[in-house]
Amino acid sequence: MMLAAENGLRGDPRLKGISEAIRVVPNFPKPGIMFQDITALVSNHKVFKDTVDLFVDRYRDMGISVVAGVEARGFIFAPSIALGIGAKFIPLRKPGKLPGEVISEAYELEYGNDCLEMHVGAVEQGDRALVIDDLVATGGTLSAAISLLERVGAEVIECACVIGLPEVEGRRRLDGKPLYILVGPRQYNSII
Ligand SMILES: O=P(O)(O)OC[C@H]1O[C@H](OP(=O)(O)OP(=O)(O)O)[C@H](O)[C@@H]1O
Ligand SMILES: Nc1ncnc2[nH]cnc12
Repeated sequence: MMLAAENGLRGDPRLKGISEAIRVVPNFPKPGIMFQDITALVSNHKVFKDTVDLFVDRYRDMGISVVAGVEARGFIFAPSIALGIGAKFIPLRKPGKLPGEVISEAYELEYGNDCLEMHVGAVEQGDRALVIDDLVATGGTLSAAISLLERVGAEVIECACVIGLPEVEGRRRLDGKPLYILVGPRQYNSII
């Protein structure tokens, strides 16, 4: 896992602003989960723009042809990044949402099971892909996204998330694919 602060952005005040805009909600959606809520982050124009800019700056010269966003929270960031770097955006959706012919991959979550689908023909052999989501925990979701893209012959250049939880397993499940994250999880402080 590549942390932005350890890859050229050490001391960048934008990272501190992003981290501070994340709200921790304990026991959501299930007991024991410390939910990292990004709704306040995206309702702050400067922090939201900083987040998109950091990704656009990193990916603009990497020859990325497709930005794949993961439903639902990946959709908040991926289209702006795609527009910023001049790539196509494609949605990876939860089951039964896409109207055309799809391919599917099942995966496990921190709090349940799910499946991602992609339209056949949305991505072509030789496309250079960036996968975007808001957060990586176990890496199960990103692994499913990588599989979908590789099954149709795309090359996954990198996966990127705003927040990375320090689950060791995540790295293994991404099977060595580069993973870039802006910040670690916000710590919950019940006193403030
Ligand atoms: O690394 P993982 O263990 O796979 O977990 C990360 C995924 O979990 C969350 O989505 P969720 O499935 O809760 O769906 P949502 O975006 O529709 O809320 C998050 O937005 C990531 O997509
Ligand atoms: N702790 C967490 N906060 C927000 N989204 C998540 N997805 C999986 N784990 C999560």
